[in-house]
Amino acid sequence: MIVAENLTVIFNKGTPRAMQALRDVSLQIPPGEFITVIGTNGAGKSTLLNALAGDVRCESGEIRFSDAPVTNQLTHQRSALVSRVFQDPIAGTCDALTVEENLAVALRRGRRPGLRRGLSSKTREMFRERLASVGLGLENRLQERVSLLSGGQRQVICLVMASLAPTRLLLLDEHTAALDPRTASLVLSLTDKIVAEGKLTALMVTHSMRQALDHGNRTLMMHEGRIVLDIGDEARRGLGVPDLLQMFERVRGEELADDALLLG
Ligand SMILES: Nc1ncnc2c1ncn2[C@@H]1O[C@H](COP(=O)(O)OP(=O)(O)OP(=O)(O)O)[C@@H](O)[C@H]1O
Repeated sequence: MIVAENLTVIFNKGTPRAMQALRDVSLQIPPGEFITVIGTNGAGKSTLLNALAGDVRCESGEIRFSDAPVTNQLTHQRSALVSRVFQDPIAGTCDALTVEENLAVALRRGRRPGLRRGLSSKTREMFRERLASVGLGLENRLQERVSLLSGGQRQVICLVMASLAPTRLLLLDEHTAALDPRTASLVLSLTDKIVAEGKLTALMVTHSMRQALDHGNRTLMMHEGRIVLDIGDEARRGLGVPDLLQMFERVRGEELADDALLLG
């Protein structure tokens, strides 16, 4: 179980620009749960993921992975526990390396840096198989620089990279937002497959209510630094976008002005 208890994050604390991005956020994530996270701009979704990954310091609160506190561990110290895919495919891969070199780096995530030997044929074959299962022909481009791939192809590589080494928590931060609809749909299907096959525990931020309901088995809605809705598997069944919108408006006590954004 991954537990976040009473997390508070304040940016620019003690200055006129102080911003409380997380307000006393508590969350329990059982193993194998795939949670979608939705909310208005600036609600604190990325900050929650950053706090879980160790990218931002929590003012107060505690994060535990299977009872082990990690709250004060930096990102690299948590790298064996947490893997991430960001919105920008370029951020997740290294331009100067080939596809297989990027995959090899990901395979070593969380391990001590050591003397690097060349790729074994067994590892290369494993990479080839992983990429072949996606169906984009990327298995034939292992020795090409990753910079030659399209944004969608790179995002597929990022997703495969995030799931190569064992991970306790996969964080997906609007990882399809920069892709065209067809590629976004392919990357989302691949996400479902990777999460299901690896029985991964995952948190996926999206701006689309439709996506939030169609993927995973639990949906969180955030607003102004708080989790305002937490909808489990049972309650989500049969729930449509208008229902979700209504629930959100009810907890907010006002109509959602920017619903167009959330309906996408
Ligand atoms: N590094 C930072 N320094 C200062 N303020 C920040 C920083 N990161 C985030 N914030 C602020 O914290 C609040 C929450 O931001 P966050 O990125 O978590 O929201 P979000 O829900 O992911 O929004 P969006 O959907 O627009 O990406 C926002 O007001 C944002 O401007």
